[in-house]
Amino acid sequence: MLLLTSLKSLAKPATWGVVVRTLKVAVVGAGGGIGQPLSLLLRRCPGIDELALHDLSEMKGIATDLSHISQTGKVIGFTGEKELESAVSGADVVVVAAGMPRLPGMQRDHLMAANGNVAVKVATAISNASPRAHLAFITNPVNMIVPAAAEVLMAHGTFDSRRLFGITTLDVVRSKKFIGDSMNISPDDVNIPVIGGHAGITILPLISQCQPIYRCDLQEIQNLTHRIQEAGTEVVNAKAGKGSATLSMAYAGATFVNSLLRGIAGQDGLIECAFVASKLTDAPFFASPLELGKDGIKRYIPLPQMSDYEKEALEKLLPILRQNADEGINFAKMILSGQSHSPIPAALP
Ligand SMILES: NC(=O)c1ccc[n+]([C@@H]2O[C@H](COP(=O)([O-])OP(=O)(O)OC[C@H]3O[C@@H](n4cnc5c(N)ncnc54)[C@H](O)[C@@H]3O)[C@@H](O)[C@H]2O)c1
Ligand SMILES: O=C(O)C[C@H](O)C(=O)O
Repeated sequence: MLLLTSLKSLAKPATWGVVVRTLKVAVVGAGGGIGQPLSLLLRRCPGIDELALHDLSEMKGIATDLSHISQTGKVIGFTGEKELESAVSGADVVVVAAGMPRLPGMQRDHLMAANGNVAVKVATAISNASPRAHLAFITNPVNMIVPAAAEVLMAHGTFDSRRLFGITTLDVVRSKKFIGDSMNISPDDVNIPVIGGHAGITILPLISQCQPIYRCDLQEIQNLTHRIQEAGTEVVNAKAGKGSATLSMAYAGATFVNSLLRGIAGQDGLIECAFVASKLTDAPFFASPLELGKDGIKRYIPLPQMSDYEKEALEKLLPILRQNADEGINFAKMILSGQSHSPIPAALP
């Protein structure tokens, strides 16, 4: 019953009510395909007193543009590695959309060599300038980036498992949309937990837990699960070499950050799925529904009773998540020990 009540508020779309505390949010990678629309949506988020926009590319123009929107709070641009610590300094939330997107034919794992350094640099900057910030990564591969960041935070003595997230909200957003359309109801009225990770078969929508109940046969469940797992690839292929999901990700990212901010501001009953350090399974990092509060994760919602199909799928994905975590941690250890990591081959896939 408690789980059902919790799931009802799962990944509801961002509703912009009153948040009392003033907060600083930093977006790293704010000049990119996700970063720009995400920053725009965050301008509608009440309670943000300061929006710090950081990118390797010049941010002055984008920051000035967004600062003219008739909302309270200031928008400040920060450019280049040297300004990263100033950008995140004193931030309540740092959301990271920096790094390369996939090209057709690539798996998300292929991005680690190119994007792993983003995890290391941001986690180092947070440790130095804003150790109490809530840190949320959009950057792929999420399944490796989050463990890598955790390792760096641990090395600096600043790791707090309640405050580190991989954003998997897009998997929930997609599940709500595909199921809503299939049931001929509003996607907003669909509530479904998506657990596991954020790549291929590690994405596991628990269709058996969908509210309202989704009645269909096993074949349909398999097809729908596969569509949700491969939705990112559907966008990558449709964009044909021009990147991956940006606008739907900005929507999902703003939804997650809005819930995080509401939790920090003291609102109760906020449930979002995210990829976090977890003891729910034997994978050290795992996505599941979480109750958010003043210090980030307030409560891990226990996994529900699953269908046989979902139990089998969970058993298959856990070894992948364990391996991904090891790879992320080893990447961070290598960088921390001063060894260089071989760069991504230019011609991937
Ligand atoms: N979690 C998810 O569900 C999800 C969904 C979509 C995309 N993504 C991932 O998000 C990332 C960004 O995608 P995009 O389409 O916005 O890419 P993009 O290339 O359009 O933008 C990336 C931005 O990051 C900046 N950047 C790169 N390295 C940086 C650094 N060290 N510091 C600051 N800024 C840096 C770039 O200058 C660029 O502006 C990719 O890794 C993509 O795979 C994740
Ligand atoms: O598919 C990608 O590479 C981007 C993102 O992870 C997504 O799910 O859309």
